[in-house]
Amino acid sequence: MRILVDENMPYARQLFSEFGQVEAISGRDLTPSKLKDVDGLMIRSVTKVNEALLTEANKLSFVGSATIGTDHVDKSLLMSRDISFVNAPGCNAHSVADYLISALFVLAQQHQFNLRDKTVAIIGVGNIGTRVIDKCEALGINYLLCDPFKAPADAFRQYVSLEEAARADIITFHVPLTRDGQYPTFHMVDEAFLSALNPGTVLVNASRGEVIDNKALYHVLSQGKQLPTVLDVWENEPHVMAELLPLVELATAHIAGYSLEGKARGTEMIYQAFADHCGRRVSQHLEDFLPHPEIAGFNLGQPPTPEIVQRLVHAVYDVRRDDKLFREHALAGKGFDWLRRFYPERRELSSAVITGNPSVTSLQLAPLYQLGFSRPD
Ligand SMILES: NC(=O)c1ccc[n+]([C@@H]2O[C@H](COP(=O)([O-])OP(=O)(O)OC[C@H]3O[C@@H](n4cnc5c(N)ncnc54)[C@H](O)[C@@H]3O)[C@@H](O)[C@H]2O)c1
Ligand SMILES: O=C(O)[C@H](O)[C@H](O)COP(=O)(O)O
Repeated sequence: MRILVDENMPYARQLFSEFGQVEAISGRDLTPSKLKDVDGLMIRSVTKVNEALLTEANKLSFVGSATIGTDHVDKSLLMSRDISFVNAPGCNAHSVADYLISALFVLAQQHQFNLRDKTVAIIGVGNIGTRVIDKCEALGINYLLCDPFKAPADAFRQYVSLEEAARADIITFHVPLTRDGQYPTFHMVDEAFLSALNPGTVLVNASRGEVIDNKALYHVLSQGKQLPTVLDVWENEPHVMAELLPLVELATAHIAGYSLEGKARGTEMIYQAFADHCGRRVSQHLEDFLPHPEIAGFNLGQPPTPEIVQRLVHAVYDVRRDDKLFREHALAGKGFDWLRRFYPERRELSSAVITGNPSVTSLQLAPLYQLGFSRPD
């Protein structure tokens, strides 16, 4: 059996070798001829799976994408050709929610506001949005939910319209990229949306670049409207709109989901699906591969104050590291893709175990666990 795996997929060679011959490829540069006589193709979001790519795919029976998003894959085409498709729902949801919290702490510091006085509108309440809810609750931040697909069937939560959500202090997008239907997300943030926002509204996009019309954003920001903006995703990646970069407060190379756990979980999920597809039992597990984190945990000598919580989060992941690298490298040559290919190891909050000395009660530590840190065994 011949299997192609994206070179940016941790542990893929070890896992997929048990099924046959594995070749690592650059997902962005995959050409149709590479797919001749290939049985399984394991990709990430940079590989567009369409008619053109599959012209020489004479044996392909399985495509696995180690990602949450699936907008890069023509699923009906795969179905029509009897090629199984599997992605990795939720694999890096914790990572994206960690990214958001790390970014909000930075903005709160820069703009001298208290997150507890702010309301966050969560647009898209799926795997990531739900984890963002947990983190907001852990930090005592108010939130509004906007998800027209979830709202009708969810008796436990209240939802607002996008117009109401737009009046929140902070708006964070966790939607898939869609172009059809009643609530498409392509350019859901356009010039009209941006113009209607209160000055000072914080915008965060860690979903897909095309959710925000980047030209409209540039236009509104360059006219001087204050909208502190965090962009992890960009229209036309890897080609970032250069003029927009200086106007954005935090800028990163589509790495919100790039914790080692998030990427490796994606690989493991499609490995398991491929084993199923082949009628085999899995013999390897992610926990056998993940290294011990550099920061294994913290022992608190006092109850966690907001400042301590922020320091703990930034000790595990500080988005300013990635923002700095982005500004130095993203616009040059293959900079955007290299920042992703050679992404420095980053762990999820869950990799750090929090304990306290006897003066710290478990009740005082509970919000840290809800935020994503781990409890001792
Ligand atoms: N930046 C990154 O590294 C990164 C990592 C993972 C995922 N993502 C992106 O984030 C998206 C969301 O991930 P998820 O795991 O939460 O997906 P999910 O499918 O679990 O949830 C998405 C939610 O968005 C809702 N939604 C769809 N259209 C909407 C609209 N017009 N308005 C409001 N809500 C809408 C859906 O009903 C669903 O509940 C993915 O599709 C992917 O594109 C980005
Ligand atoms: O949808 C996702 O899971 C992420 O956006 C995706 O994983 C980003 O990383 P890439 O697949 O582009 O390497």
